[in-house]
Amino acid sequence: MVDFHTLNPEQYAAVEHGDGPLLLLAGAGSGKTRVITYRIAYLVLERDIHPGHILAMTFTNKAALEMRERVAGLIGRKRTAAMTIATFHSLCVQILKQHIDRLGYKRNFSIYAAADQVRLIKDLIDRHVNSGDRRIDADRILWIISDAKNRLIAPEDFVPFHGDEYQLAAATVYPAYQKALKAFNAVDFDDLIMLTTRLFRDHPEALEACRQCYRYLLVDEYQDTNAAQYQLLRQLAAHGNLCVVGDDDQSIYGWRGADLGNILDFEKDFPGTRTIRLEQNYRSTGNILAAANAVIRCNTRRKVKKLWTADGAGEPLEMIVCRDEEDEALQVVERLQVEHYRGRPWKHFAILYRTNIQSRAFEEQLRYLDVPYRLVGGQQFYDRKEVKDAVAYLKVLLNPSDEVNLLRILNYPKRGIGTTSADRLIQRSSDRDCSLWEVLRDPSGVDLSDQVRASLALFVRLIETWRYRLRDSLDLTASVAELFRELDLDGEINRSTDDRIKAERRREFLQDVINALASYQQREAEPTLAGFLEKVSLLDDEQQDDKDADEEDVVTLMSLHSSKGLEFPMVFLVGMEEEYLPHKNSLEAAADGGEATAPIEEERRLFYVGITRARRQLVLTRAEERKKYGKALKREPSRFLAEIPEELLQARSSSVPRQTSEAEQQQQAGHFFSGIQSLLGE
Ligand SMILES: Nc1ncnc2c1ncn2[C@@H]1O[C@H](COP(=O)(O)OP(=O)(O)OP(=O)(O)O)[C@@H](O)[C@H]1O
Ligand SMILES: [Mg+2]
Repeated sequence: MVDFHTLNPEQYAAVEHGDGPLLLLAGAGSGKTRVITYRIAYLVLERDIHPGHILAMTFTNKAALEMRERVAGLIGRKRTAAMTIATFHSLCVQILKQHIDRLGYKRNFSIYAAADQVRLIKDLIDRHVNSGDRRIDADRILWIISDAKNRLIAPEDFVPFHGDEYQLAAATVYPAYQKALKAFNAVDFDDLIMLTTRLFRDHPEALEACRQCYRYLLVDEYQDTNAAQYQLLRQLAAHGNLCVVGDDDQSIYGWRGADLGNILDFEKDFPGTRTIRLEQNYRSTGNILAAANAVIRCNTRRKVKKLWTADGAGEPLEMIVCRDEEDEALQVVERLQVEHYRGRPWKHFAILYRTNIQSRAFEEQLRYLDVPYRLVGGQQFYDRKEVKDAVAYLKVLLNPSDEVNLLRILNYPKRGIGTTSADRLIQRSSDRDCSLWEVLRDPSGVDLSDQVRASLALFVRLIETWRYRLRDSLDLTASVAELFRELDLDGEINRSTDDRIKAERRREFLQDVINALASYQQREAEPTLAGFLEKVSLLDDEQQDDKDADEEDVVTLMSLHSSKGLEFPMVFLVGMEEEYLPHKNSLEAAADGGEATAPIEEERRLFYVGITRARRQLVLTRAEERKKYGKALKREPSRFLAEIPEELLQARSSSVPRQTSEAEQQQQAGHFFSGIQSLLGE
């Protein structure tokens, strides 16, 4: 039996709310995610809703997994297995897999992540835009296209701002890019959502089928939905059984098109909405909460919320001013070691930073002092060259129209098909308006040497044979391992470098692809190559290891953005300096005018998210200077530090081994520290 009495009255009201739109608007740590899991249990246990009719949406794959675990804990695995608990992207993959043929794609479509997209866009820029010395940056074009898609602006509707060179280039590249994707039977991340909304708009029968299936919608982290996701929800939830939970103060994806308006206007867009607020925080101590409240109060565009805790004040927040990045890393790692030797597990600690590059010094220090840690994000496993090469084979085997990946493997491992030959083959495919794969199968009429022609024939035979073998394979892992052996990918890696150690590491990465496939195969009831690739693609900017992170006793390192929704007993917020937090880009955007304070307010929300991840202890650090291109540059303290009431802050606890530099550091800390020192009585 699930004990619904552990919920407070407001939480319970949300859980037992009948049909119709429900908005749960509440601050950090007030139990929003908990309400979602309990509401799911309630729907199934008390209202006899079939689990198959429930759709819960989360922001990351990790959050989806965690939610599934929590729900399973309440109502059992079997019932949980029947529901859809997914991210927007993975939900859309599921929907498109059934219906994408209505949009003129085939069901074995490829999903292009950032690396594939950039490759394609670079190529299109070269073909259509660049001339002479003109060099247009592919990442920026991609960003503009992505932004348009998030706003559901189709290529034909894209209107460039006057004069801007990048806007004009995007106006040329966007339609070409979309056409190429379709020709390759590929979709990018933003397409997943945009195409699904288009499917629903143009094919009411597909929409109706989905509405029949998903009758109860629950959305976590609703404040971060963008226009496209919002449209999708409106289409799916016409029945009104939509429960969204969010916190406008934690909206941190404005740069990806998330629209705070979605939460602020929900009541208008869904008439009859019942709004419930939660005000009790169950996560943090009084001091941490007071700091969070004080900081977020400085934002103007927000719904005012009260947030209180029944918990005591707890320990004061700590502030450590460090010399430079190395010193900062040392102070943090020593600080958490002290706590660890007092008997706390490593997994109690998280180090949070604004940008991923900040992780390097901490990683080095943790490794040096033998502290186990896990880095979330950062250098992506699936972004490594050898991994991408291997995965490209699998993608082509599934979908030979996937031109980007086909070109990637055409001469990998080297088989004598150089760029000139490749260019001629591509030219032919555009002249004849057919896919590159068709040209490879029948290259007659293309100017190629006999040798190239022979090698091409072998390549085509290899792909065709293996397509067939993988389709019928009963043991995917073994088959793929054999494929890699036949291709001699190990040998190719060895030939690519003289450095034995490097080669060995690269071979290990390759082996890890097989390992990942093996664990996928083990987990899945009906493993398929398509299923595996889908998982790989959707992991994009998240953590990829399949180990359950909570099981491992390690320190977590992650960006503030990735920390959303999580909690840790002790949190280190590092790099509390201008240009990190608020980030340089936001400072520049604010200086550019427009809504001048908006970018700064988003940075402040990010700070608020960081503070509210901490349950019992919060340590803030900043460095007096940092090296840039080998030169030490002075750093200014973050403007947000001054927003925390002084009485909540304290220098680091005296139990930490004292460094000779400490007195010096405190002196350097200047005016910000002067008030605090007297408080410390040191
Ligand atoms: N009624 C309650 N009784 C005891 N503990 C609770 C209660 N409600 C929530 N909690 C606990 O408080 C913590 C925060 O809950 P939860 O993660 O659901 O908050 P949230 O509002 O989703 O936070 P965030 O805004 O950071 O996503 C969790 O550890 C949860 O188990
Ligand atoms: Mg939550």
